[in-house]
Amino acid sequence: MSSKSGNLSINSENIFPIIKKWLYSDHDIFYRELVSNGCDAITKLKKLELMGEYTKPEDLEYKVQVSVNPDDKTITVTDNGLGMTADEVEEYINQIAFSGAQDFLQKYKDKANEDQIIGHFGLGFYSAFMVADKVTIDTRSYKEGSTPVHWESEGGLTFEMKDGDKAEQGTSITLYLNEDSYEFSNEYRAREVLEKYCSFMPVPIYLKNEKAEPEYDTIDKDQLTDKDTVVETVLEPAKTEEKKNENGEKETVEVEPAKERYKILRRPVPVNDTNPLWNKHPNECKDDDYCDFYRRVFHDYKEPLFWIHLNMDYPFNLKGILYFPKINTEYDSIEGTIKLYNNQVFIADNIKEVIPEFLMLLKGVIDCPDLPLNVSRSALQNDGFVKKISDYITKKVADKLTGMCKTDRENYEKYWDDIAPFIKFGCLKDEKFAEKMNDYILFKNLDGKYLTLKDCLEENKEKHENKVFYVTDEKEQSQYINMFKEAGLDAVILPHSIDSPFIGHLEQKNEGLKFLRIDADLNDTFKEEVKEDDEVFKKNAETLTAVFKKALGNDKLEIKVEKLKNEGIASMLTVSEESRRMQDMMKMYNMYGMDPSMFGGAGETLVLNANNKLVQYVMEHGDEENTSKICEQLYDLALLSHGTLSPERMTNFISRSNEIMMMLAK
Ligand SMILES: Nc1ncnc2c1ncn2[C@@H]1O[C@H](COP(=O)(O)OP(=O)(O)OP(=O)(O)O)[C@@H](O)[C@H]1O
Repeated sequence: MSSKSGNLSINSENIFPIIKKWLYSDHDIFYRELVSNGCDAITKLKKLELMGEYTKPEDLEYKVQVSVNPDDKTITVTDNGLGMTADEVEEYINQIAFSGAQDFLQKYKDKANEDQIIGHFGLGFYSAFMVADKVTIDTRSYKEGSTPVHWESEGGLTFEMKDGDKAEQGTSITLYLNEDSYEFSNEYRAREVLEKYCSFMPVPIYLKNEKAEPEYDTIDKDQLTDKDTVVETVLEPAKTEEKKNENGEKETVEVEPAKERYKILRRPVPVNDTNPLWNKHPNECKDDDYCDFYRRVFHDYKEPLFWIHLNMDYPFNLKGILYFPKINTEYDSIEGTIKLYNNQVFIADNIKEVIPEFLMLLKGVIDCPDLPLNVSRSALQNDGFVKKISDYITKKVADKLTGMCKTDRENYEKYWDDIAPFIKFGCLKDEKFAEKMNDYILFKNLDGKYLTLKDCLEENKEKHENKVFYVTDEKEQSQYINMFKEAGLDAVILPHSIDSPFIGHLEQKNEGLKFLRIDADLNDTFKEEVKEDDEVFKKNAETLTAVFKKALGNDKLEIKVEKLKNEGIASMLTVSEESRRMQDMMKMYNMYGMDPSMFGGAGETLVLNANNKLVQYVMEHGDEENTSKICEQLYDLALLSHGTLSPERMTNFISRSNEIMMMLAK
């Protein structure tokens, strides 16, 4: 071939600056594009081999070799795949490349600001120009008698092409990095990027630093293989020891014979695992394999709780492993990662088109070779097919959970506290998931027993129909819990911040159902009945209320006088469920600063027990000097057993308590 030069594309001048800008955050993606092109070239050649159109030389081992040269600032990616003829370079590199890029631009031109989408794209071979000023291709087709081709381009706008001198089949692409991108010729940076994108590509990938001092290992003779490069034969003399013989004389005995060992160049180790666990059949995988894989991919030292191995090939191809991670309940937020692959090539983490949002709380890998990708392997077409994939994954997760609840209830209960936030979030986000999970949501009661909503309602039907009492903080609400237990009432424990929107969701879906926090109201079970026409009680209640309001200097405080069966209780606080939920919501949306009274007051009610001796004392001695102290003390105690005292109240409470003790001491 006579040498040839030309323009790559008439429009390329407009395109390049945009591509460069768009891909700014993901410059490292060129590694993925070049290495996966190499893997593709090998995969294609393997197919030709299977079809009998190519015979592989016996000693040829398919591989992609990445070599970095930190001195020259170059990177070379070499594969021994099918290579290209001059015509193919013309067709695939000179012409096609930019028509694809134009489609891409056309489709996404209005979304230039959506880094989210853009960050996920690669642009095939041309992504090399994001980091390199000059790029050369040396390629030789597998076809017999083909002439090698040398191609080069400065800046990606024009090219030159001529006969090359590549001796072996395959393609070698060399990048002469631009000043801003020298980091990519650093061995450690290169390894990091390769591990990110290429960890599971289907062909062995090796990384070599051209400038690194060679490293050696010394091995025994029987470990030597044809592939090893021996640099030295080491003769190790026999090992001897001095021992006493039967006659008690010292004797030198040989314990290990002399042997020949070999100093060899350290064997290269691929950076990737060509047969990742998700590709294997679940029957072939042991628990340890799943845990090892989890640790390696997610660097999480905690063992996952359990996992789901997805494996289907109809109506589309999808494989993957989803792990339910152990959640550290000290922290409210749960962050997962779902890594998406296309034929073992890493696309990106957490692509929301394919992975339902709530599943991103899990950790896992999904490989879907059928993903409709355009332009580059990572541009997803958001069509019905992608939605189907997403629905399928959701269904599989629900099937696994419901199946486990039915057949392995013991473990399901064991994991429940950890997986509950995830499931509840899923129910809030996905109607279908919520429907499937409906009968498999568990509620832990005061005895630590796990009940379904149906069981809960059935169990408490007689005492409080269609009402479920719940505890959000077992410590803060312990007084109420004790009262409930004494009265033979039950409540469920809902400690997570997701529980608040979740019970709202349940109430919406189940007409008449009401969730009440354990301190929201005093159930009739705790009270003695007060007759409608009990004028004495009414009068006393009015007096008490007036005395307390005066003593506390708070006219707005809601006070309720009840006859509680438990005479020991003097005062308590109840908080209206509605106002509290409103306040919780305000907190959640970070609307602190706002005045809660906008939403109908704090909803707190001080409950006084008319059956309690101290309360009766206050009623009878409203005018006495110490009565207001008792009122303050009773109010603070009610607040305390509810878990809340402002710093100012706390200071007063302590000094008042001391005063009271002084009185006792006198
Ligand atoms: N290492 C290679 N060996 C053989 N052919 C190659 C190699 N690299 C690129 N090609 C050819 O050039 C074409 C264009 O490559 P490019 O990376 O730009 O796009 P692609 O691989 O088709 O798509 P994408 O990488 O965006 O998914 C490839 O389809 C392939 O035919």
